[in-house]
Amino acid sequence: MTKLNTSYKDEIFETVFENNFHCFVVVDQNGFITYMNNSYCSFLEVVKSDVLGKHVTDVIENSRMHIVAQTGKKEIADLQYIRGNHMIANRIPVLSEGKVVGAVGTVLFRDTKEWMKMNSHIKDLLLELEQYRSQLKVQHGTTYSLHDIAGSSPQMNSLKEKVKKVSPGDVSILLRGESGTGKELFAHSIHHLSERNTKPFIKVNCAAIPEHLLESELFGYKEGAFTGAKKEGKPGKFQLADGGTLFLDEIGDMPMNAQVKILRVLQEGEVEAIGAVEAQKIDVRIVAATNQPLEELIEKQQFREDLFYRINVIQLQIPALRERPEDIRVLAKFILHKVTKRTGKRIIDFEPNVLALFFQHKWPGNTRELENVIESAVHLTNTETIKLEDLPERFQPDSDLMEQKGTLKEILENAERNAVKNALKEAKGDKVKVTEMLGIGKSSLYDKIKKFGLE
Ligand SMILES: Nc1ncnc2c1ncn2[C@@H]1O[C@H](COP(=O)(O)OP(=O)(O)OP(=O)(O)O)[C@@H](O)[C@H]1O
Repeated sequence: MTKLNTSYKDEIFETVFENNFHCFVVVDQNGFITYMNNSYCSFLEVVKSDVLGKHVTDVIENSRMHIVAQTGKKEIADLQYIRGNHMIANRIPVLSEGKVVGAVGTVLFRDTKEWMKMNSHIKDLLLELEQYRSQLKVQHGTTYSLHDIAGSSPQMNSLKEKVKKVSPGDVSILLRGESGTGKELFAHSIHHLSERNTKPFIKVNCAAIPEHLLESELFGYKEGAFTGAKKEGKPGKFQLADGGTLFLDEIGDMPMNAQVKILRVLQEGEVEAIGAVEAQKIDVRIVAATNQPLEELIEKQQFREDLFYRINVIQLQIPALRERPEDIRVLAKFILHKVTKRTGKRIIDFEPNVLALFFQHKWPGNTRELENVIESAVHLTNTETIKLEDLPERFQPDSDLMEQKGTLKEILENAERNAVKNALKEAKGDKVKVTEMLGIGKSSLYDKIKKFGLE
């Protein structure tokens, strides 16, 4: 340890201990006061010579100094109620030759008014920051940045590191991962971290635009380009994203003829609106996302290989939730906090058996499914913790199953039948969803539906 090497030692200690802003107290290992500065004495309205040698609990209300002097465990920023005020107390053990010989205590704010002033100042600043953030989001079309992506599993950490590396610069990025893994969140974050973050972020959902509208949506049109067109014309998504990022979501679902046109724009760096006389120079960075096996689509000639190479310069794979169980607890709490903040309902935690069930579940719908489960539980619960019975039906233990009699084969078949039946009911007959929920293939699902006579 560095020793204080100066001839003004006493003056320095005097300045540190006797300043007007801090209250100091020192106790020995049995909790008897050996020092108290003037500031603390005048706050407590005691005379220094009277308190020296007294037990700290006889002088300071709710003191824990004697405990810290015993345990040797420091207590930082503890709220202590003294003389009608909430104070912020720090209690630090003093060690000599490895043994606890006493403790030093400080009180930072001598009354709540000072503290409230500071607190409200910080609150004001945070509010202002929040307003600037949301303004920025509205202006540039992105809602999320990397700090909105919860998860600290090794996979997520290394993914976030990669994102930080590749986001600056203009390289095209392909985000891959199952539905609900957070691809859009990553696309937003990439834009946020890029030099284009003051320019627009424009999303195109390639699966949602009808084929006959794709061209006008992507490239826009000039006035009077076709009947039914807006008089003043309309800019396309490429023009809107000029200087910024164009996020091509669900790119695997893009029709072939649109793929050709997009490729041309990317190669030539110019777009031609419908009815335009001249092409317009365009500078966009492409971030694309898909949960489709693009390589297989290329083999089946449903996706263009040249477009694949164009968008697949850097590929980021977002792992499914079941591959990173370490993230489930963090995500569940993060989502609970988000939902309660939005709904204003006070729910603090999950019962341990709920979290245990979350760990067992396969999460075919990934974080989106977890979000839905928590959102519905928040609405259903009327206590401060989420319990098993607040979860959707598919999470409920099957009490019938417990009481069933018969051979093992019969019991298992019955359980299988119920699982398929319940999933079909919950997915309102959407078989693709059911295959995701149950983690089985399409043909296996059809076999089971037939076998159990479920349709
Ligand atoms: N790591 C995460 N932290 C916090 N929220 C997350 C995370 N991952 C996903 N989410 C949330 O889950 C939902 C689904 O995420 P997102 O829409 O980005 O998934 P996606 O992979 O793009 O899905 P799809 O392929 O179906 O479009 C969103 O509401 C998002 O906020």
